[in-house]
Amino acid sequence: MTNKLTLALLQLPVTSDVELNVRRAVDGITQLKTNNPTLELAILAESFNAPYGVEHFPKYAETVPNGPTCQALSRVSKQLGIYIIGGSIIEREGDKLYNTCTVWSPAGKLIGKHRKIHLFTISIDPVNGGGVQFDEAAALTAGSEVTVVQINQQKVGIGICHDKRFEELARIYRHMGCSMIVYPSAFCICQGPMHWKLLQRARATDNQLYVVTCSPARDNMSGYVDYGHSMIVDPWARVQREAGEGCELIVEEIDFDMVEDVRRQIPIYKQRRTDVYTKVKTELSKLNIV
Ligand SMILES: NC(=O)CCC(=O)C(=O)O
Repeated sequence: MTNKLTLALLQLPVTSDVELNVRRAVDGITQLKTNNPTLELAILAESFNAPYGVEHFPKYAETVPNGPTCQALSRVSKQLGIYIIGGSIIEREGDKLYNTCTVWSPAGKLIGKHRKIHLFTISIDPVNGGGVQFDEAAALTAGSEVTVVQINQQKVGIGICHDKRFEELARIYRHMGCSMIVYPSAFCICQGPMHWKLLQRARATDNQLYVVTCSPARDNMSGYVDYGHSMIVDPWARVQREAGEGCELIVEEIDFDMVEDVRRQIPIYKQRRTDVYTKVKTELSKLNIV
């Protein structure tokens, strides 16, 4: 039984025309599958169907799974017989908005729905690389569930962009048996050079699994400039593939045997001193620190 998976990252431009963005994603996946018949999983970026910005969220919100973007992803996954991790869209449910990733099976069924747990609310001073203010929490409600989907034999954890800064979430996915975490992202150009690769390699080192991100292509004229650099980091925390800044379609085979190889050779999971951590956590919680 093969433990390999061929996956694609679609680092596409995003315009204010939702139909165009979704068509580009569908056409891109179709073209990649035609050229690479072994392709099993396609991954899109955070907010791949509409501009990313607090002021845009209410205008572009759709329902899940009956909205037009979800329906297009369902159709193409069924037509081509592949899994799709559908980046994210802004989801409307009642009077609430969420940043939501949908995952589709080769039969076109919704097999996972992840609402971004950690909303991107930051304020970086201009001295630190240009400065950036962003407040997702002003418009969106945070998700409260972790999401694990089954892709072939593998359990895959889902996070969205800022979620990758939180090592507790990645650790939970390892505890749940995941061999890969996928973070559709729209990382900011300001923090990109400092933290993008570092965070992915850190999550891969700590948890000894694949970490995969997919970003929109960079558009320097846009209100929010994406970093690009969609990436596959292997369980040794080596960068296996990295896109540049512009529009780029990556197809890569990954080998899940490497997960067990790393875990056997560097058995940190078994070496954890949970007795010590629990004792200290209990002491800290008495002081209201954790
Ligand atoms: N879309 C996001 O969540 C951006 C996260 C980001 O740039 C960060 O620094 O964190």
